[in-house]
Amino acid sequence: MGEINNRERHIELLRRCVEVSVRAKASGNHPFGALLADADGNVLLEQGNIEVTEGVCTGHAEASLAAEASRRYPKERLRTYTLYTTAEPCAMCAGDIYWSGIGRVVYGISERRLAGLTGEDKRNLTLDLPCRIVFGAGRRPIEVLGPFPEVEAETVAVHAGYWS
Ligand SMILES: O=c1cc[nH]c(=O)[nH]1
Repeated sequence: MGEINNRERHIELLRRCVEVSVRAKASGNHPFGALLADADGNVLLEQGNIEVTEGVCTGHAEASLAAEASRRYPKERLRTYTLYTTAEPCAMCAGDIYWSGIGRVVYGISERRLAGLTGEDKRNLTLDLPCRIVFGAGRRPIEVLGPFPEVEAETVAVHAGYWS
């Protein structure tokens, strides 16, 4: 019981996010995946990017997950939950996570690393603003863990040949 602080479990859940990102890409969306876990590390929700199939510019995996989480759970509960994601949340998603009440974020690769993959591709003109800066401007703490070098290769592999 209690908040999981086990690096191996974080890595397992980040790998599961990679699987979600593979499915998002296969469904025609951008290759990003996220999930919500409770304080014991049980997976409650999974969410891939839905920008293309839903035709919504804000359909990032993390923003969509934060919205669904807030529909389902009260803020007091979300403070004990963790959002896992393949890539560090952008400034928009960090804002959504902040407002949702989610207490912790664990990510695989940094926004900077992602920017190196997406380059000038107009489908993902990355906002160069670390999520810790966004959260740091808020009025409640959000713990952030990442990047995780252990999952970098497999996270990046899903982006291979995708961005121009
Ligand atoms: O982290 C990110 C970046 C772009 N799109 C997503 O769905 N997630």
